[in-house]
Order: sequence, then structure tokens, then C-alpha cells
Amino acid sequence: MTAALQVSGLAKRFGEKTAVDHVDLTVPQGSFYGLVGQNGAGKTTTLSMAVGLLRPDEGSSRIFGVDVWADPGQAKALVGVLPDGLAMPERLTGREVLTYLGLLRGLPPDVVAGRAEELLSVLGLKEAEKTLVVEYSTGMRKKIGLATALLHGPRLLVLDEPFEAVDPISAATLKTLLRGFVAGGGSIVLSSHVMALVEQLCDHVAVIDRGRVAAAGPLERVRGEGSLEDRFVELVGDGEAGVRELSWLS
Ligand SMILES: Nc1ncnc2c1ncn2[C@@H]1O[C@H](COP(=O)(O)OP(=O)(O)OP(=O)(O)O)[C@@H](O)[C@H]1O
Repeated sequence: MTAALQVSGLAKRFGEKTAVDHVDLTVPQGSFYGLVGQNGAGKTTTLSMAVGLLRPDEGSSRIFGVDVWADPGQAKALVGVLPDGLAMPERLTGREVLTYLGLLRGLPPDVVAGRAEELLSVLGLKEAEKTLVVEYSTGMRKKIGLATALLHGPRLLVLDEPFEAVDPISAATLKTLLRGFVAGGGSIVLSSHVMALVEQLCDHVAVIDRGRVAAAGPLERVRGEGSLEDRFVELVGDGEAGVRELSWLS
């Protein structure tokens, strides 16, 4: 079966810094795939290149077999993206953002209106629908960003830190929504620093360390006998470096 997302040999340098160093990832159709790594490991850069937001120096990315860089229109119709630091039309309300982006996607106005209504309701943004995005909290921005990713009914969701700054009640709703998406045949890739969350939601995981894939595959295989956190520390930890005390604080 064609993979939902197949990235091959992706590489990106920023000046002297190699942010992503020939990453290969295969996200099977119907999987819930977690990408974990330390700050600066290269997760955002990898996902940005995978969905066509950032041009790679080397490598390729295919969404359901469609080359993201050769055929961006077709590839982008298949994917919903929640990027890191999503830029929004700040002077629009949540509903206006959804309407604008839905029409831009070419959806009929009545479909956009119906879906916007449902998304605002499911994501707990109904009361905030008249508020301008510029006035949204960080968590609310995350949720409206997710709504824009879902609006056109994509087959693959690529979500960069979707749970960051989201309150526990909204997180529970989000988990149900994402699980439902996968149960209905969709595929999801998400990045997170929270190992417990990845263990709870994902069936596949990739550990990214300094721009490279340190381990990847089905969750059970990657984590082995222990927890994902133990395995993560084992793979990417740098010994005592993180546990030095600040003597001047005590
Ligand atoms: N536009 C840029 N210009 C220069 N360096 C960059 C740029 N974007 C990312 N980097 C560098 O590339 C590396 C990977 O960054 P990236 O944002 O992909 O990491 P990450 O795993 O998503 O981190 P975090 O978990 O903190 O979000 C970092 O060293 C970062 O400083």
C-alpha cells in the first residue's frame, strides 16, 4: 500500500548548521505517527519540508504517492497542516478565518458554513467566534489552527505540537477528535515533547536526534520493554549534562 507520507533523504542546512541530515520516514496509511526529539532536534524543519512549506536542500516527500514539490496543488489537497507558529489573518474572527480559507480551498459556501459551525462547536470556540484572532489565547490559536487544517477533509494530518498550550478539557476533546479521524481511515503525524501523550495516542514513533532518525517504527518495537521516555533518554540523552546544579540558586 502507498504510504500516507514518505520522506526520503530529506536534508536542510541553515548556514553552517545542519538542521536535518538525510531523514527517511514512512508513515503507513491509517497510522498515528509520533515524532519526538529534543528542542532543536529538527522536527519542525522536517515536517515543514515534508508538507511543502520549506524547500529541502536534498531529498523528496510524497503524500499518498504525490510528490510535494513536483505537484504541490494535488499534494496539498490531501493534507491538513498545523504548522509551528502559524501565521493567521489577525483581524478576522475565528469564523471569518474558516470561511476565508474554506473558500480559498474551493469548497462551496454552504459546505464551508456547515463545517465552520461544526468545527467551532466541537473545538469549544463557539463563544469566541466573534472574537478577532489577534485577541485569542495561545491555546485558542492552536485550536483555530487545527480547525483550518481539518476544514477541507484531508486524508493526512501533519500537526506540529498540537497539544502545546491546550487546556486538559480541550486536550481530551482533541484526542477524541484525532482518534476518530484515524478510526475513520485518516493518517496523522504529530510532533510532541510529551512522551506519555505519544504513548497514549500513537502506534508508530520516530525519535529524531540532531537532525537524524535515531529510531523509527511501530511504538512497541521502538520502546521495547520499558517506557518511551526511558528509551528516548537512552537514545538521545547526553549523560550528566542536563542535571548539573546551579549552586548560586541554593
Ligand atoms: N530559519 C532558520 N534559520 C536558522 N536556523 C534554523 C532555522 N530554523 C531552524 N533552525 C535551526 O535548525 C535546528 C532544528 O530546528 P527545529 O525548529 O526543526 O527543531 P525542533 O525539533 O522542532 O525544536 P523544538 O522542539 O524546540 O520546536 C535548530 O538548531 C534551529 O536553531
